Amino acid sequence: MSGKYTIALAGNPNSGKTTLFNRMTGSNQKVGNWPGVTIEKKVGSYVKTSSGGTKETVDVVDLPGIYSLTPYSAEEIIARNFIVDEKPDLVINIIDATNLERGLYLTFQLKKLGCAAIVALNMMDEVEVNGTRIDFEKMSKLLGFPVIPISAIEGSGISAKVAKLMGKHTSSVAKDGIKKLVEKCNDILDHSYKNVPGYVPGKAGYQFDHTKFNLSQLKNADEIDFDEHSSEVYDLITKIVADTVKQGERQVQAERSKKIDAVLTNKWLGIPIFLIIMLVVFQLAFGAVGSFFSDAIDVFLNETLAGWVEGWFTSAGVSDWMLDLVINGIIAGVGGVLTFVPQIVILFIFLTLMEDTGYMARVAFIMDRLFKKIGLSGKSFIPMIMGFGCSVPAVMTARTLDNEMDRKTTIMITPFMSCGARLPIYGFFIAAFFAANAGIIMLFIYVLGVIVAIFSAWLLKKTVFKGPVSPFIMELPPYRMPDLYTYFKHIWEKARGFIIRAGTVIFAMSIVIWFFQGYSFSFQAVDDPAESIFGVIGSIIAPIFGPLGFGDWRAADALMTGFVAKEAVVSVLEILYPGDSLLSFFTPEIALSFMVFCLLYLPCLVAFVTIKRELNSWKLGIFAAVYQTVIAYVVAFIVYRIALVAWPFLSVYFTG
Ligand SMILES: Nc1nc2c(ncn2[C@@H]2O[C@H](COP(=O)(O)OP(=O)(O)OP(=O)(O)O)[C@@H](O)[C@H]2O)c(=O)[nH]1
Ligand SMILES: [Mg+2]
Repeated sequence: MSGKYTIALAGNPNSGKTTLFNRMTGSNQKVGNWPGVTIEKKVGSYVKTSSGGTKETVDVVDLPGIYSLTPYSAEEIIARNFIVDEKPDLVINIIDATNLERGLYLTFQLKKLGCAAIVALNMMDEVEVNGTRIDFEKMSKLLGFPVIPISAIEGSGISAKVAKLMGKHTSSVAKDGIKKLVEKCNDILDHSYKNVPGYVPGKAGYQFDHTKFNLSQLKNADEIDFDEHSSEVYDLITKIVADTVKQGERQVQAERSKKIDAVLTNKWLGIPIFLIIMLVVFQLAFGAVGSFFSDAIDVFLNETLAGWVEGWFTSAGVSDWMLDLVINGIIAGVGGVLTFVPQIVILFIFLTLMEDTGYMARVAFIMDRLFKKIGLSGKSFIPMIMGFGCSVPAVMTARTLDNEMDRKTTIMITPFMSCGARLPIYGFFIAAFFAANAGIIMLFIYVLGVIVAIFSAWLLKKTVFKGPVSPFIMELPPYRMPDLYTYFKHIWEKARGFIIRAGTVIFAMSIVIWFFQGYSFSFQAVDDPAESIFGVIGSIIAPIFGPLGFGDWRAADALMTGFVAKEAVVSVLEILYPGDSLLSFFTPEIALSFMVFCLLYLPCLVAFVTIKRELNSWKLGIFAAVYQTVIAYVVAFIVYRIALVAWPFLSVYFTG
């Protein structure tokens, strides 16, 4: 951190810290409507003009959510240590104003610690809709901290405008909340905390002047021991809330959420509804809509661009091998991946929506019933769902699980969830074999991943990671309108990341692949690709995959390169099976078997390194990779054998 001052954001999980952080610093950190989204501290900054007129940088640190300074899980320790050890100049204590009682506990601990803090009462838009009134002045006096009402979500132009269009009440008190909050921060930083009651800057860090602790009006605060007699603190909190809050007649969000949940989390309907939603999403992404855009990109790259390059190279007299490299290596390899940007975008439009509205938290809740039976908590489902995006952050999210055995099990099974990089592989085969039934095939692949994950969890909890079942304590947030600004930015970032990878990693790999399939070990150009470097290596490995149907050297090479990056599988397939030659080797049955193997086999290099790091053991990391590959082999074998028998009957319904 390089700024002159440091402000830390501290508060309960799901209270809106990251939303405020993004707003204050213009960052784009992940926001989601469930507790435990942020698992690492993130630093951003803004520039303030000091009272003397000079510009100074203020670092803002977003922290994982905590309920108290007595942390349990790894990510809570990060937050606690930052506040206690790094001693930020100022803490913004964010409280979900619809849930004051719970939030204020941490405020008291910050008080006890002697932090300079501002209390930001967030979600004021929801409070106002309920008709609840809060006396901020009085609360500020009682707490001895400035109290500022905000609505982190309404700060941005787009969200506020759309909310208005939809007839949503725009919070009046919260309108300039963030502006006021930042002004207050700057003010306190400028005046060395003098106007924070109760705070005295001391030589050894924070000191707390109890004489200025206004709560002494209610109770002698010195005597409160926060950890051992927390019930006393709760008594105080109850008093403060009773003194300053006039509850509205209705709990609008809570009532609405309850109505929606009666259907969506229904014991019998919950899982079928989730499956239908996913089927519709997959059909949109991989069916007509997605392929319309994919085809357009494909035509542009492989016809327009390739034609243009060819014309240009020929007239410029560029050598044949160069032309071959650019068209059959780079454009084929990178283009093969880029073609699937529309699928990625469509999938994330929906997945992110489900996360932001609070539906994903419900899915975890529904899954809990099932998970409990196998000895795992529904909380494990959150990392698993994140695995649909990328295994790397998903595996890290397992840190939110307090139970060590649950955490390890979750890390092991999360890679079975189909990540975005594997998506082009399915898209590739669906376009070739299952175009008319894209949705159902994709649902099959994704659900198979979940089933294998659940089966593995059961197996691992019974054998390697034995341990007690920990109760599911994640509370369900109310359904919320997503913050549109971060929502679209998030989807854009996903697409951008995918495109950048295609332009860097996959670009480089396409050149290597092109070389490996066109040249021999003695670096001589070969006419028959089977004699190339790839041909020789692939032929040695290929027989292993014979029982799965794809004992071809090209498929074997594709799988090997997939260890570096999953997207590369498609690049290899595009380069090694030019034109329609795919059809001379693959059949729908083999395609299915190959897709299943790709779904389950060892994750990419970065994911492997992350798994090893999070498990903190080479032995377990390698065990994970071997386990995943063995499972992939067995399941692909079973699927292939069943497909061989069933396909003649099924193909009547599945015509590509
Ligand atoms: N209605 C409303 N929703 C908000 C407001 N601020 C944040 N949210 C929503 O609350 C949810 C949680 O926001 P986050 O910023 O991820 O919360 P967090 O405190 O960072 O959560 P963790 O990282 O899990 O500790 C998201 O769905 C936000 O869109 C607000 O002022 N009003
Ligand atoms: Mg957060």
